[in-house]
Amino acid sequence: MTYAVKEIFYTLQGEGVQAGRPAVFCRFAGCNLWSGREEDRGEAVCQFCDTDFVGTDGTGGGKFREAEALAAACKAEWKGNGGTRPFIVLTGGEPMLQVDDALIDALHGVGFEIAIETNGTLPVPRSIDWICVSPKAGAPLQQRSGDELKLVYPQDSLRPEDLWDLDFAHHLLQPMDGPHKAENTHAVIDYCMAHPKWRLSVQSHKILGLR
Ligand SMILES: C[S@@+](CC[C@H](N)C(=O)[O-])C[C@H]1O[C@@H](n2cnc3c(N)ncnc32)[C@H](O)[C@@H]1O
Ligand SMILES: Nc1nc2[nH]cc(C(=O)O)c2c(=O)[nH]1
Ligand code: SF4
Ligand SMILES: [Mg+2]
Repeated sequence: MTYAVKEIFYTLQGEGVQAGRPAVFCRFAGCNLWSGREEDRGEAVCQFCDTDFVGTDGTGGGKFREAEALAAACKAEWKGNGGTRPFIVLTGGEPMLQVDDALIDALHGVGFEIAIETNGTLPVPRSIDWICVSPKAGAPLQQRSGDELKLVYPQDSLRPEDLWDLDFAHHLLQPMDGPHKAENTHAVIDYCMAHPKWRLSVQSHKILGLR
């Protein structure tokens, strides 16, 4: 298996229940819900993506032929000096197009606690320590359990009420970034206050100027 990685970087997790936690991010290239090309956005299943995941040209990006080589490159980005377990977030693009048991074992082997950000269209091995699923309208949901359900809001034809039967420990609504971010944020605040099973997820890295 060759892994195509857009970028690897060290920052704080900006979103969700683990917001504020130092983490290495490994962003895989490619997604099954959008090509990543602007000219295709209007035809894509997922049209609101805020991320460049095309190619392997970002900082620390590249093609890695061995799981151990990718795990070592990720570990080299961890700047914490003891006291807690190194933490990595696998994202993309859609990481489950590429993450396999060999990579999970290699990342555990260099000491990482592993989190994933996934659109939930592919099953996620439970050997991953923290599973965050962010479902997309029009994309059949396979991964229906995990640690964190993070719905970007609002999405036509995918309401929070439609997700009540899923098995997640935490339920978050994340305002859709784009031209209507301010009104989407107010809509999330109103929804959470009326339905307190749900919590607001702010994309804090964007406010703080972090990656
Ligand atoms: C870029 S995606 C990569 C992981 C995976 N493909 C997914 O969609 O979960 C990382 C996170 O950013 C969220 N996201 C993407 N575009 C967004 C936007 N315009 N506003 C708010 N969140 C967004 C996704 O829903 C997901 O939770
Ligand atoms: N700081 C920071 N936190 C994040 N949480 C999820 C992200 C993602 O793009 O998957 C992300 C990201 O790109 N940066
Ligand atoms: S599924 Fe995730 S990576 Fe793919 S286009 Fe949507 S938000 Fe972006
Ligand atoms: Mg992001």
